[in-house]
Amino acid sequence: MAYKIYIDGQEGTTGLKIQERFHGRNDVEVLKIPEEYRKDQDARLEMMKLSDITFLCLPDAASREIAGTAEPYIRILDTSTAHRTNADWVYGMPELNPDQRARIQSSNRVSVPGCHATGFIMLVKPLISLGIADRDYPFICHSITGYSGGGKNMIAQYGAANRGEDYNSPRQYGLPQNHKHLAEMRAMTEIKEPPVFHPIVADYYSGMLVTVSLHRRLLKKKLTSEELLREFKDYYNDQPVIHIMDYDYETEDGFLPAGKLSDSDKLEIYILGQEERISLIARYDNLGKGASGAAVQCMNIMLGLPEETGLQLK
Ligand SMILES: NC(=O)C1=CN([C@@H]2O[C@H](COP(=O)(O)OP(=O)(O)OC[C@H]3O[C@@H](n4cnc5c(N)ncnc54)[C@H](OP(=O)(O)O)[C@@H]3O)[C@@H](O)[C@H]2O)C=CC1
Ligand SMILES: CC(=O)N[C@@H](CCC(=O)OP(=O)(O)O)C(=O)O
Repeated sequence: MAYKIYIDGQEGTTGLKIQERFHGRNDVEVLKIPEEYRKDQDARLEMMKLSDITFLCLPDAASREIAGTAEPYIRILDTSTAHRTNADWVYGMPELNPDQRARIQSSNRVSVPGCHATGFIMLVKPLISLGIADRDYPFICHSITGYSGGGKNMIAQYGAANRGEDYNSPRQYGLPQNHKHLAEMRAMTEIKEPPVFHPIVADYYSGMLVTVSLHRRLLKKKLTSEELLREFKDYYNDQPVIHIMDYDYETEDGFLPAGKLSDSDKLEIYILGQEERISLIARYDNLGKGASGAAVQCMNIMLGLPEETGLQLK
């Protein structure tokens, strides 16, 4: 018998990408709400009751509203920012801690990590857990993303025939240091202060590069980039979605394109730089490990299935 899945926000960017990952799977049946009831609270709650898992692919306020009304037995995976640092919800990053998979599997309320936050946490958590950096290390992070990260509205803005010139070049935002992912970045890594964070959106559809800058002399354990690479390989050794990469400057031509993993669900980590100044870099798809791929990975765990089922990991 197939698991019944309801996607609230099924016509949105993240909702559609979740459905794509179910193509060819006969263990999953997607429940469809009639178009005219797509925003009807009672009809949506009925669909949630019929489901084994409900995905919320909604703006934050709509997620809060429906999750606040749903009965506790309904199993919810929320892709929005609304519940990520809420103690009643489990953070949907299986790689976060040794017991995180078990917590995800047994919970009825799982919050999928933010796209920028995913890369930052994947890069910084090992530094803190392994005692390589102190919790008060002054982290700086910049993150470049494709415009699908901004959902339907931003996709329409970038696709508009009469769009302004500003859209032609990368645009930095979050300038007052108030980005909505800062809270989860701090909470999940247990660092004292959130990073100075520079998100940048650019004129390509999807894919991300998240970079954390390190000064070796400020680390507690003064490891070189080669030593850090070995530590990261050990740390993420058993993780099917995380790949710690060797980088060849000659074959790669010295570049790291942000869109290379578009349509993939894996996350690559690079550790580059020189003796003193080191870059930790995560590359993935904002719609893959940054949203829909991560959501499906969590769903698999909640249902007791192999976590990579239906994911694109090549
Ligand atoms: N895009 C990305 O890369 C990522 C997105 N997220 C998060 O995932 C969530 C969904 O984002 P995304 O898919 O990009 O957004 P979209 O704007 O593409 O889609 C949101 C969907 O929700 C629907 N919706 C809005 N309000 C309601 C409501 N009250 N009741 C029912 N449906 C409603 C919209 O309907 P309509 O079609 O009528 O507008 C739309 O289909 C957001 O919280 C976002 O921040 C997280 C990580 C990455
Ligand atoms: C390009 C762009 O605008 N991206 C969004 C991130 C989308 C996302 O991850 O939002 P959630 O917190 O809901 O997961 C932003 O930075 O606000």
